[in-house]
Parts: sequence; C-alpha cells; structure tokens
Amino acid sequence: MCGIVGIVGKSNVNQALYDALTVLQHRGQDAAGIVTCDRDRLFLRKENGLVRDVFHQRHMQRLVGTMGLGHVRYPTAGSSTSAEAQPFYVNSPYGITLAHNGNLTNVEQLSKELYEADLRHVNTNSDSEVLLNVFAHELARERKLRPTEEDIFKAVRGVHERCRGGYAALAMVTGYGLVGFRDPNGIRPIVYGKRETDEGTEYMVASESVALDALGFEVIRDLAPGEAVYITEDGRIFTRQCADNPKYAPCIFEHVYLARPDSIIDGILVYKARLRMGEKLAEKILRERPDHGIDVVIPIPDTSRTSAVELANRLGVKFREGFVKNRYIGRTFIMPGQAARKKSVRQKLNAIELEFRGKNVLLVDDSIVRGTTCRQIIQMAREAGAKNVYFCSAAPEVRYPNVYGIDMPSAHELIAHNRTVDEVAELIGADWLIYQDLGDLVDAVREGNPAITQFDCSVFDGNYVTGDVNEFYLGQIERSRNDAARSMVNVDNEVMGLHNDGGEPK
Ligand SMILES: O=P(O)(O)OC[C@H]1O[C@H](OP(=O)(O)OP(=O)(O)O)[C@H](O)[C@@H]1O
Ligand SMILES: NC(=O)CC[C@H](N)C(=O)O
Ligand SMILES: [Mg+2]
Repeated sequence: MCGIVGIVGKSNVNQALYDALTVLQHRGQDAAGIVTCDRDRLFLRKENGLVRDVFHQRHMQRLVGTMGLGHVRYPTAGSSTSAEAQPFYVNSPYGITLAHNGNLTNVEQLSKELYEADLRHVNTNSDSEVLLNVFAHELARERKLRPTEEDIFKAVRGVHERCRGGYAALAMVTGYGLVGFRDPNGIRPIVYGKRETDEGTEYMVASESVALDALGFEVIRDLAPGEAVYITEDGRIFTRQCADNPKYAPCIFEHVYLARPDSIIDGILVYKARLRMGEKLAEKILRERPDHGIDVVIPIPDTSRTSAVELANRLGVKFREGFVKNRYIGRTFIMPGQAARKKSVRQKLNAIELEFRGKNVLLVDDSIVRGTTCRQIIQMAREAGAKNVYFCSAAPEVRYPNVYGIDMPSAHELIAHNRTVDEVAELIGADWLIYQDLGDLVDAVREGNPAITQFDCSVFDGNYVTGDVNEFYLGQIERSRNDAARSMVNVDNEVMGLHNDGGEPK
C-alpha cells in the first residue's frame, strides 16, 4: 500500500502536496515523489527516503504549478531502486504522469502487449509504469489534440478491460487535468474532496481521508469501485462509472493495519472498526479462557492500541502502556528485508519493567504476519519479569500471500502458514495465543457500513476477489519476491538519466 495524492488548486500546490504526503507517510517509507504542472511544463522530484528527506527547499522552490500529484512508496513489484519511485512519466500523448497504489497481477501479459501490439517501451520492472503505459495508450487511441472528459473516461474503461489486480491511481494529463480511478473491485481506497478559497474551489484526491482533513479539504466521497473522477486544470469536475460489472470488495487489511485510525474508508471509521475488533476478541477470550487470570493488557504500539483499549475494557482488566515506542523509527512491517525489520523492533520498542514484573500479561497486536514483532516482544516481556505472557491478535491467522498491494508475496515467510495456532504459540514463545475469528473481523468492519457485503480477505482465507489468481502466479511471485531472492538483487541507487536496477532484462 502506497499513498497517493493529487491536487488541482488555484495557487502553487507544492506545499499542500508535501504536507499531504507527510500525513500519508505510514503507507510507504521507501521513496517519495511529487510532480507539478505549470501550463505545459512538468516539474518532478522523486527519490528514495522519507518525505522530509526527499524534498529540500531547493526542490520545493522548483516544484511550481497549480496542479500536481504525489506518492509515497512501499514496493510490491520490481525493486526498491529510485528508478521505480513514483510518479512515473510518459511523454505521449500529452505528457502523462501517474501515481499508483496497488499491484497488477497480469503484468507479464500487459508488458508483452505493450511491446508487441502498442509499440511502447517500459524501462523498469514496476507494474505502475505498465499501468501508466496502458492508460496512455488507451488515451492515445482517441487521437485528439485536446482530450475531453469523455476521452479520459474511455481510456479508464480501457484500463479496466486490460488490467487485473488492485489499483487506486492518479494520472495527470499535462495541461488538461487530473484523473483518479479505482479498480472494479474497489480493493484499494481512494477518496476526493474540495476546499473553498478566495480564488475558487480546489480539489484533492487521496488514498485516505486524513490527508484531506489535515489540509482543510472537505470530503465529498470515496470513489466507487470502477469509478473515475476527472478534474480539469481550470476546476471543472466530472465523475463516471467506467467498469461493466463493478463489485465492492475492499481490502480488509486497511482496517486491520494499513490505514490510519482517524481515516474514514468507504464510509467506515477505521478507529471504530478497530474498537469493535477489540470487543469481539475480548468475547472470544472470555469464551475460550474464562479463568484467564490476566492482570494487565498491554498493546504493542502503535497500531494495536485502539483495539487493545476496548479489549481491556471488555475484559474488565487494567490497560497499561508497557512498551514505549521510539517515535523516530517508522513502521517495521513495511521495511524491505527481514534483517532491517528484525533490528528495528528492539530499537523501536522498550519495556517498562514495572508493568511486567510478576504479572500475567496479555499482549495485544493488530496482526501477526511474519512473527518478527511478537517473538521479540514476548522475549522482552519475559526479560522484564512477566510471570506468564499471553498473546492475542485482533486479526485472524495470516496464511496466504497478498497480491493487491501489500508486500506479503511469500506464503512460506508467514508464520501461520501451514501451522496450527498451538504451533505458532510455541514458536513465538507465548503461554497461550488467541487469534480473532474471520467472521468477527468482517462483522467488526462491516458494522461501519453494512451496505458493503464483501471484503477482500485473501491473506486470511486464500480467496482472491478478482477470481483470476492461480497457483502459477503465486508460485512466480513466491520465487521472485521472497526475502532471500530480493536480498540477492544488488541495487545501485545512483540516479542516471535513464536507468534500471540491473535486474534480468525482459
Ligand atoms: O508479524 P510481523 O511480521 O512482525 O508483522 C506484524 C507487526 O507489524 C506491524 O507493526 P509496525 O511496526 O509495522 O507498525 P505500527 O507501529 O503501526 O504497529 C503490525 O502492527 C504488527 O505489529
Ligand atoms: N504498495 C504499493 O501500492 C506499490 C505500488 C507499486 N506496485 C510499486 O511497487 O511501486
Ligand atoms: Mg505493530
């Protein structure tokens, strides 16, 4: 899950884009980029690193223009080289730039089509560059000097027909406008809104509503699955359904971990969904361990805090902050490479002995993925003198890879893959372990918007909502994107005019 944002404003949008990206930083820490458009010129800055490190004053000064888009990246395809940082640019037609959150599952076929039928060259291994070229080709088909909203929507329709997987994307057509679109299953989130200024109405489209809140934009609504929004450079706005059979099946993991709690996604306040997860998990604990004897409930900061508060409440047990987080270290799960993740947990969290010594503690996390965090945390709790360490997860067992924009490509790296709960408990060193039931997780989220009847829960149940993910594809990403394979790729990040990661030529 990357973060995307686009603004059509009445004055320079560089600062607003920068600020919005800092609000979306939790969605990607690997690279950041901003492109702005000033009449017929584009200005682009992108590099590996956090937003605050990528943009210096000298870059900001050059990012002029009243329309632009930005991206924070967490790679799910290609490599983490800065060549694959976003936004991507293609010069024809019009000059189009694109920022993408998600992951395409038919990249191989699309790359072949782009090369053989569309006569287009793609220079990286990023699926987002493929997406951009498909959009550009579909728009070029109209052969118009000045594209209208009809042309734009037709191009999005063409993208939906050709691309598979998860995508929430923003494309800027130089000199014309900004288009946002969401895949026909609505897997990844995207929301838009407006802000009134003395010069007129400004529009923002972003991954999460918090970006709009922080910049004083009022949310209009989420894009529906398959829908597109087009905002012209002079501030006219159009929306259109561009898919034939759209289906609402958003990613449930946004609610578990990815999104900020203060975001509202598809009408569901993430914070409340997490509170309900805590409530339901407490009920399961009371069912399975009526004589639990827990003295204190301790969350593993940050994400599990919300569900842990409500869980403790329901159990009628004290809630305590037993771990202090170093606020200068980012999220560990979205770091590339297991070595970095492992090292970060200890640097990131430190135990307050007082809350552990001689007590039966229940540690709460939002999810257990590779088991990197919980293994170390349980050990730290024991070192701090806990009598018994119990563990619970507000999400069910993560057993299957994700193919729609979360970097979990390899089933074998998932601690619950092919293991029972007791086996996982033993492996992580917990006295007992309880996972949320999937039905309860779905209910906890759905309660926020009962109109949504389906979620993509593929990491928990192996059902991929696009219906076209097969063993062959899963085997392919398992081999090419597991941690060991990626650590072999020697990435030289020095930026050349045109460059790639030195990976296998296609
Ligand atoms: O089992 P694992 O592979 O360790 O992954 C799961 C952990 O990773 C995430 O935390 P992270 O530190 O990324 O972010 P947070 O501060 O938002 O909780 C998540 O909240 C879990 O704590
Ligand atoms: N996490 C994401 O949304 C990743 C977007 C895109 N697939 C990339 O790797 O850059
Ligand atoms: Mg965490």
